[in-house]
Amino acid sequence: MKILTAAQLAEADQATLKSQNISSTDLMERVSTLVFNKIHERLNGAPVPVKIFCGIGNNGGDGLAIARHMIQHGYHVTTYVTNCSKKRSKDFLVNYDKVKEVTKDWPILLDCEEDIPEISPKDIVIDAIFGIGLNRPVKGWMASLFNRTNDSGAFTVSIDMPSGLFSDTAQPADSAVIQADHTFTFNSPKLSFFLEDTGNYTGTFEVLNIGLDPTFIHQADPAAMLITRESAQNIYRPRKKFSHKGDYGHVLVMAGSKGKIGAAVLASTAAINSGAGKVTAYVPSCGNDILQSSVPEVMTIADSGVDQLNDFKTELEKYILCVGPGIGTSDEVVSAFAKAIKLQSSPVLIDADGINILAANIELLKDVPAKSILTPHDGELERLLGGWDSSMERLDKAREFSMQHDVILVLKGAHSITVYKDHMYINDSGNAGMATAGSGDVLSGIISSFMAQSYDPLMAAVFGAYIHGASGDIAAQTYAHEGLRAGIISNFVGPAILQLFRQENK
Ligand SMILES: NC(=O)C1=CN([C@@H]2O[C@H](COP(=O)(O)OP(=O)(O)OC[C@H]3O[C@@H](n4cnc5c(N)ncnc54)[C@H](OP(=O)(O)O)[C@@H]3O)[C@@H](O)[C@H]2O)[C@@H](O)CC1
Ligand SMILES: Nc1ncnc2c1ncn2[C@@H]1O[C@H](COP(=O)(O)OP(=O)(O)O)[C@@H](O)[C@H]1O
Ligand SMILES: [K+]
Repeated sequence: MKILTAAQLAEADQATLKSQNISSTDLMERVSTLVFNKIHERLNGAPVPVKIFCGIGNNGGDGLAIARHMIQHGYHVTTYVTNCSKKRSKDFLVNYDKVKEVTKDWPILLDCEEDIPEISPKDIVIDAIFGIGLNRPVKGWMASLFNRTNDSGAFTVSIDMPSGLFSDTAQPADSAVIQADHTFTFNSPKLSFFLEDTGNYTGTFEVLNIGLDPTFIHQADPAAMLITRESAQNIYRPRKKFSHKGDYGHVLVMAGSKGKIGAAVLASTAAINSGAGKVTAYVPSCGNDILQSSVPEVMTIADSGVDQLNDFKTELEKYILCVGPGIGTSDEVVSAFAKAIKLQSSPVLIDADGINILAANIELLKDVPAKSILTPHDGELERLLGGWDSSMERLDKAREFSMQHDVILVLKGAHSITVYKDHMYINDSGNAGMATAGSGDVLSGIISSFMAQSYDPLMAAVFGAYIHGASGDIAAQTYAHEGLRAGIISNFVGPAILQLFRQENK
């Protein structure tokens, strides 16, 4: 699914009016009817007090139209207008007049200086103050209104966006935002819904298809792609009947050190569980027997280093290198890492200490083949890029780094984001149970396995992140979030691939 910017959505709006030969008032009616139907389905006529707060732009116009539908259906509605300026939009005014056709209780105009209405925990608040037209931080009286709403305990439903939330630019620290319990958003979710510092404001969210012009949407270059089950289905490549293990590649997992051989076990098990034809673990010699007894399908090469890697020697000719989990960062390890990287001509996967080594020895980046994949968590990313003030800045810096070094970054988190130059792919699978030691090692194994199976590296990263999250989601149905361990996630790769094509109703 495409995630479009506020500017693109405004353009899509105009393209729709033209291609469907409708007025903006018609489109607002379509949108507000959709939202009303959703609310009505849930409230089913319940006599709860509903307070609808409307701004004076088109988000407020949506709010007024929703108010009209609710009043017509007998709901107990009080409508407020945050009447802070005279620049009311045309469709706000049209819908302001239309409310008067269904009730004598005209919308209450708030003067934006003193009167903040009482909001009780028993109220339902509909927030239609600002949508994608927000253009500056929310302060002063409006911020007090937002804080009153947020502190009220009332169930709050936001229209299109929680008011005060910016859709695709950095959220100013001093701007008030409505904390919604649920958000109905139009056409596509907004980028800020997926970022750590802003993603909680929406509560749960639901995307309503408001019938925007499909040609415009098809042609639009998105701010990011949301990777859902459907997107993953399209990336998946089925195996061929007359194929053999040589067709599915060989992953060489260079990982582990004394006390962290588990990282090598987890990454190589995940690689074999995800379909690689062959997997070999390249480990310090203390790890050799551990690997051999814990996962018989995985071959091993013991390095000359006993407790940690100190060299890189292999007779293998063709393989995908997955390097970094649990290797440490001592001088010996750095030289083994540097030697291994220098020998590679096709893209590699670098994780964990591999990233820490690169961050501390940035000159090694020149030996990293183009389109290699780095999978940092935020600690590693900070070492690599320096810090950031907002999630948007984090993305900007990642894009710049990717462009400069021609590498793919998988920024791990609740919604892992794969960044390659100007392109971003936001993962929509996974759960908080996956915040557990070794979960990232499993991801490295999964992604490198798809690289070995000849997925293009960018698609291997995007698909691998999706399958990793989906494995965690299926596993959590049996183990709960708390019971998830990295090794369990890895065992659910098969069910996650099966689920891609399972019929919904089975
Ligand atoms: N294609 C679509 O997606 C469709 C979108 N639709 C709907 O339209 C919505 C977008 O409407 P919109 O463009 O009129 O902007 P909106 O969000 O109402 O805000 C503008 C108002 O806010 C004000 N303002 C801004 N920041 C402020 C601040 N910090 N503090 C104070 N004021 C501030 C700004 O004031 P000004 O800058 O002019 O002084 C102006 O008055 C969209 O979210 C969706 O609900 C559907 O109806 C149809 C299809
Ligand atoms: N709250 C969360 N929701 C979804 N996925 C998560 C969450 N927390 C962590 N993950 C996923 O779990 C993995 C953790 O990786 P990482 O921090 O490198 O673990 P480790 O270093 O222990 O292997 C990443 O793929 C990340 O996206
Ligand atoms: K809103």
